[in-house]
This record gives sequence, structure tokens and C-alpha cells, in this order.
Amino acid sequence: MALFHVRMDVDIPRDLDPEERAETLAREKKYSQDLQHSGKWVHIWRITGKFSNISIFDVETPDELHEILWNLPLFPFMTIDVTPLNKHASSIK
Ligand SMILES: O=C(O)CC1=CCC(=O)O1
Repeated sequence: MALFHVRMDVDIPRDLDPEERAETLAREKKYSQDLQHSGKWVHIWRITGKFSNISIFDVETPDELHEILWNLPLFPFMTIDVTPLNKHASSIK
């Protein structure tokens, strides 16, 4: 098990076909919710006032996270920042 903090900033071009935009967003939602049901996508939080989210992933390896992120339907329109997390020595959980 390895935890990762991931920030995703979304920037969809204004001239993208509205049908393609809607279809991509619907696929993104299903992809994300399937991974949430699997337990791999542990948290997703909207960043206030931005088309961005902060997420926590619980995966086996960095390669697995890479595959997940690479296959996001919105991947071509995202800037993604990944921070690996280690257990803090003072954590009681
Ligand atoms: O809306 C976003 O922040 C992008 C996104 C990631 C998963 C999802 O459902 O939307």
C-alpha cells in the first residue's frame, strides 16, 4: 500500500465541441467513481473556486498510480502534481 496526494488542475479548451466536453466529463465521473468504489481513490475534494481537485490515492506502486492518472479521460486537459506520502512518526493512526 502506498498513499499519494494528487492535485489535478483542469483546463478544457473553450472551443472544445460541447458534446465531446459533456461526454468526457461523464466518462471522467464514472472512471473516478469506479476507482472510489474499489478503494484506490480514497478522497476527492474540490478546491474552492477552482476547476481543480485534491485527491488521495491508495495504490500498490507508483506505476499503478501512473496508469490510473494516464487513463483519466480528462488527462489531456489536466496538469497533475503528485506528492508521495509517508507515515509521520508522530501519527497515532
Ligand atoms: O472535476 C475535476 O476536478 C476532475 C475530476 C476528476 C475526477 C472527476 O470526477 O472529476
